[in-house]
Amino acid sequence: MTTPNNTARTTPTTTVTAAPDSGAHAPEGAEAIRDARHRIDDLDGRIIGLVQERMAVSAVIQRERIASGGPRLNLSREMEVLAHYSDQLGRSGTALAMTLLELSRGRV
Ligand SMILES: O=C(O)C(=O)C[C@]1(C(=O)O)C=C[C@@H](O)C=C1
Repeated sequence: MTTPNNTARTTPTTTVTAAPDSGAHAPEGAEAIRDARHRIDDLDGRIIGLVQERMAVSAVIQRERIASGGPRLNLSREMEVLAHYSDQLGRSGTALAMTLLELSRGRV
């Protein structure tokens, strides 16, 4: 039987998952990297929560516009959102905003 990557087989029924390799060559470096990765995991969880909140707020706007007889999308507003992100984060910010818009209103 083969052992999956990053796991250590102890008994035939128990598999222990090892911590992901930090890539550091000294224990202090490994500890600093582990701590920083915890912070990143926490930030990523909060970012995901904010993205989900954004999607829900966007859905409210789109529903209201449709209910009042308007179109679901508003391209001039999308241009404002794209400019906001590109002003703050550059070209990759534009890509991030496009992904957020796609998550919020689907593909166009
Ligand atoms: O601001 C709006 O009018 C929205 O509908 C929200 C939103 C967005 O997710 O930012 C979504 C769809 C529109 O095309 C424009 C922007």
